[in-house]
Amino acid sequence: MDLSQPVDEAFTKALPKIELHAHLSGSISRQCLHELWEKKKSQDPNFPIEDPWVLMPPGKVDYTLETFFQTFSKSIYHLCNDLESLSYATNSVLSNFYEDGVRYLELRSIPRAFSGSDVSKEGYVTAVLDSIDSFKARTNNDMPVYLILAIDRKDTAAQALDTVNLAIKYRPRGVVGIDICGNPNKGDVSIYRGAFTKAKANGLRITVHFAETPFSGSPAELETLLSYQPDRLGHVIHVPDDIKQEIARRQLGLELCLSCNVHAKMINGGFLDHHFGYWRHVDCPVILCTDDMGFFCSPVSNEYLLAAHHFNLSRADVLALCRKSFRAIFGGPEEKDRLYTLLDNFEAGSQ
Ligand SMILES: CNc1ncnc2c1ncn2[C@@H]1O[C@H](COP(=O)(O)O)[C@@H](O)[C@H]1O
Repeated sequence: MDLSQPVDEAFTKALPKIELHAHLSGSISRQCLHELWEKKKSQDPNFPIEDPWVLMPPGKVDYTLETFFQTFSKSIYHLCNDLESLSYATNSVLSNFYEDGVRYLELRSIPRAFSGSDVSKEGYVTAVLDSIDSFKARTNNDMPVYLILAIDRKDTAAQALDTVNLAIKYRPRGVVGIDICGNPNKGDVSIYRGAFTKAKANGLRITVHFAETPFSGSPAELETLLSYQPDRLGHVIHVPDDIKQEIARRQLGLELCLSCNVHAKMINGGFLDHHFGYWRHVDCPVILCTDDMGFFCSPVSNEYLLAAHHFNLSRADVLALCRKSFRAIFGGPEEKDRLYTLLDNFEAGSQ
């Protein structure tokens, strides 16, 4: 590879990348969902859920936020509702990131009890951690994986506290942080102060979905979220100027999801209008992320390709972007050193 060549698919695929904003259930490929459906249908011909190909046909990426959230409740959560399908899906998601050249992953998920079974939220979390452990063992820990537990904006304050307690309990197994996600047109994040205070006090890191829609971009919500002392922010779309300045002052890590924001029409316009164009010039680590690869079908390598293509980035620009993104991981200094070495070696081999 030659650094003076334009950025192409081979380059972004081989680039040792990180992914910090991937929702487990939204990252399950359609093929994998279809396989889960076939299995359930063969076990029970009366299984009432339709083939996921219907709601998620090949090539469809234009989900509005409304159809996006409905797809979880109508389909995905019915297909991934027992421990066997959860571990099958988790393994498939991890393999897809690994094959795309991701070399450090923080996966996030809302702990979910399986209705009609005795699997609790804790059982869900330990099953995901077990799948991560077996994956890491199989791949010689070539892609370290950590878990972020997410509070759903539908949750009560008590449920959010339960999630934080689970995260604290499973920190020794690789839970590194807490997120708030879910439908950004609903909910009141100010009820989670106790949960976030406890998370911080117990050494968990914080990332929050931030200003995804005008509703969740109200000054009151943004000030509340910033008062929880987050380390990183996801999406960062509808942000007034004074808050942009505060984000820059704190040098917060920004998880930006180009394909998701463009395809789901969360921004006005196309890739060129994406706020990556603004934030890339600010001294905050920017991390290009997939959000929900099962919906938007763009692996991390393609997000780098899109950024390079639309914002005219050279290979050196992409390397610099990637290097700066490592500052924002929740893993410790040894993980950062490992990533810097991987990138140095990649760069040396590219010259
Ligand atoms: C547009 N981007 C987004 N904004 C807000 N929340 C999102 C999201 N993408 C995914 N989720 C949240 O993550 C859950 C799926 O993964 P888990 O079941 O947790 O693994 C969704 O139900 C939604 O609440």
